[in-house]
Amino acid sequence: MTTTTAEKTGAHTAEAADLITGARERIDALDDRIIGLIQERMAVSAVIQEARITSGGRRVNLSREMEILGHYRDALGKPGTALAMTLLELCRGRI
Ligand SMILES: O=C(O)C(=O)C[C@]1(C(=O)O)C=C[C@@H](O)C=C1
Repeated sequence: MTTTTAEKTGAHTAEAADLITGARERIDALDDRIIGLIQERMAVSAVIQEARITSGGRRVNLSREMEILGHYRDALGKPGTALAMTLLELCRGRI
């Protein structure tokens, strides 16, 4: 059975289906870039954590995490805080 473009997009006109298909391609490309940036952030964060642990310190630096949470909250509101918490978990693991 074949799925029509209209069914895939939920649009009720061909024009809307075309617009949605094009915009979804842009979203997929943006998501690929976001994932790449997150992976880059994880690598940089790992360098910092290793340096701190090797020097005798702890993996986690809570005052810095508060700064980051505030940065995301100021830019994106409450969901920004949740996003920053997820990013921090990806970068330093669960605490
Ligand atoms: O900035 C640091 O000191 C880091 O270790 C990086 C980072 C982060 O990923 O942003 C990770 C763990 C720390 O608890 C705080 C922040």
